[in-house]
Amino acid sequence: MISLTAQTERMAESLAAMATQTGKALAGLTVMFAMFQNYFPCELRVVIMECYEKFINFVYPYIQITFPEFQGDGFRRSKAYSSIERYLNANSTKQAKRLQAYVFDDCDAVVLSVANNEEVTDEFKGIKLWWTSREHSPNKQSISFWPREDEKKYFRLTFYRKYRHRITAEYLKHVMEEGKAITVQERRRKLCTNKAGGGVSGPGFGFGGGGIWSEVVFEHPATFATLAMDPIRKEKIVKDLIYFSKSEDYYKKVGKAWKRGYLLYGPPGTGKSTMIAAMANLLQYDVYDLELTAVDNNTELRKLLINTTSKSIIVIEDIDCSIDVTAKREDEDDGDDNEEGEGKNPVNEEIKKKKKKKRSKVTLSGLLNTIDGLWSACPGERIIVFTTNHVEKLDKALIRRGRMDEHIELSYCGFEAFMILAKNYLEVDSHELFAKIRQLLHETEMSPADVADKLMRKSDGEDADGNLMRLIKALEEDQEKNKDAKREEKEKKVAKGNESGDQALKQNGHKIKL
Ligand SMILES: Nc1ncnc2c1ncn2[C@@H]1O[C@H](COP(=O)(O)OP(=O)(O)OP(=O)(O)O)[C@@H](O)[C@H]1O
Ligand SMILES: [Mg+2]
Repeated sequence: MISLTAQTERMAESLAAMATQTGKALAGLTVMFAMFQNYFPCELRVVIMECYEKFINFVYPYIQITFPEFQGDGFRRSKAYSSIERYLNANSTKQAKRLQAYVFDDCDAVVLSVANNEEVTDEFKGIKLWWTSREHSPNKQSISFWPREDEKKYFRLTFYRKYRHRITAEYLKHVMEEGKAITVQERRRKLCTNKAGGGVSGPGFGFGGGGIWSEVVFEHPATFATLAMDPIRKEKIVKDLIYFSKSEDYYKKVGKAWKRGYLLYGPPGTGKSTMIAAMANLLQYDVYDLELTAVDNNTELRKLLINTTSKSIIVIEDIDCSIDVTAKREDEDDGDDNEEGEGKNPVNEEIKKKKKKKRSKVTLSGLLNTIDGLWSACPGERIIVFTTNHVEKLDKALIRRGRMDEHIELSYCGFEAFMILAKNYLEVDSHELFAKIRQLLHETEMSPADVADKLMRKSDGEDADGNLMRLIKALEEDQEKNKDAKREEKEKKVAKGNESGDQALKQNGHKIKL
């Protein structure tokens, strides 16, 4: 990195001016050559061309590319400029001596950027490059909402001419991608919900209000590192998610919409919602929490889904409770139609209405059509997640592969999952009580939520031993309860057996006395 003082800055300016003059002269020469080249024989033309190239490279061996802040129309900020800005801020501010600080619209933190006219160097696969941020300020004073025509900010990239192809084909792509990735990482993510009745604009929180979605900032601390489950399964899920997020080209190649469906199922408190938050944090996606019971009809569902943004997870929690997932699809196609008509029994209609009130008016076919239909044509990547406590209740069509690509079971706490919770909550990797806990977890069914509750420190003075003992006590109590329940069940079975035996004896006219 070269930091310029005021004096060297002036020198650089004059050099730049000279370079511009030289550049103009060379451009003139090029035009002249182009005009007269047809007058030379072919062989001579080749020789002249080679000499000309050598001369140009000798006089001015660089290429400069400028990236203006605003696009052609002057109103829209250039995406390339924004990406370069973020890329340089992340990679070059440590080297620069003159910085400027500001806050982006979509993130809270103070961001440092390289000051105007400060030159920083970058290296790409052994090639050295120079970036400068420049601003051309107008002399006249006037007030305008838009950047004035003579008020221009731009980045200038300088590199050796011989690397032209590699820089334009590879380096610039790399800068754009990195800049985009940094933008995604730094922005505040949002959690959107659809309110009852829909159509109500939310507070926006700086995201511009989604119209039919209401938004808040998404801040959930869950990560895959803190999620308690079998590490091998966890790693597979993480790999799968990362692969999906990078597979735009692959999805295009196979002609499939860039969407992926996950079905998370298991008993309450086993980490389904926590996993969704971990997914969102891993991929830096927004979360759309879709409350189906608040959606009036299939048309509104379509509208809601089309209004989701790229890089988002659409979540439908407790799918079995929010839609009639067991009903025959042919019977329910009238979901958003007017149901009133002549010749219908008013009592039955009333019962039907009451039933419908509890569940969404969205039909299963409506949901399936939306997932497969128009919505899948929306650009960008999206993940859709269903959760349920009763996977056996779901219609096969809803969860078939292709719609729900991955079925993930989250179950009661095993020892591997417990180890993660112990590390999270108590910061212990091993303990003499672990052997006992392993055995008890094997014999009982306790959700990670309950285990976490026992391990949670309730006051400052608590040590790991106390928490582990509390867990052991709870597991033993559960074990006893299970034993009692099993005993009762056995007794009931025996009683039933005796009863049927008595009846059989009665029928046969015998009675046995002990
Ligand atoms: N696998 C897990 N790893 C870490 N923490 C967990 C896990 N499962 C549950 N918890 C803890 O228990 C709480 C409840 O879990 P969560 O809401 O994810 O369960 P759920 O499976 O979505 O339950 P429900 O079916 O009732 O919606 C979480 O806030 C978290 O602290
Ligand atoms: Mg949940």
